[in-house]
Amino acid sequence: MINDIKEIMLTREQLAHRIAEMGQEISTDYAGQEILMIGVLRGAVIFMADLARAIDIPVAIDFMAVSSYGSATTSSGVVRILKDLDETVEGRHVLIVEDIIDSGLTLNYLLENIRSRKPASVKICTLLNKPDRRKVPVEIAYNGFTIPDYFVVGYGLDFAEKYRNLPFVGILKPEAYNL
Ligand SMILES: O=P(O)(O)OC[C@H]1O[C@H](OP(=O)(O)OP(=O)(O)O)[C@H](O)[C@@H]1O
Ligand code: HPA
Ligand SMILES: [Mg+2]
Repeated sequence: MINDIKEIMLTREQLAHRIAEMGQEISTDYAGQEILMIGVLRGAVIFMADLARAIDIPVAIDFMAVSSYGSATTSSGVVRILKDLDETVEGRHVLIVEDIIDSGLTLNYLLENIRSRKPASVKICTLLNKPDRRKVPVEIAYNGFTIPDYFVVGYGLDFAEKYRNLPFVGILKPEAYNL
């Protein structure tokens, strides 16, 4: 698995250090309040698990799964909900947690969807931000790392469902795509 990686972009230590900072920042910003963290399945799971433990105010966690139709043929940003929330959003402080924001289409849809449920507030937290590929603007409140336009895997991010369990973020070797 590690032989398929060309270069490590973010080490385990860099990730841990930045996530600790993000957790502190979030804890300070929401001091005295309670957050509902909403993770976007499946990529955000690993980041969310570590981020939640870096936050020292009360958090509830829930998940949504969406399927994006944002391919080359349809760049309309049509997204379908595969798994909806179990928690109610109304009146709560929502933090949407993503592993990566690329075109922004997934988040753009999710944000509208969550806003329609009348939260007290809603903000976006992402581990990685790839602004070069943005199709719709997304306002990010907490951004772990801004990265150049490479396809990355690890720490939740997959290629064809592989590599999510790597403890770092790395760039795949070109030959690893031809499996
Ligand atoms: O900004 P966008 O262009 O919408 O891309 C980002 C989304 O794409 C990836 O998820 P994917 O749909 O591959 O599902 P996964 O999380 O299960 O890997 C990633 O986890 C984000 O949710
Ligand atoms: O760079 C990426 N890697 C894995 N999944 C992704 N989804 C959007 N961008 C990426
Ligand atoms: Mg993915």
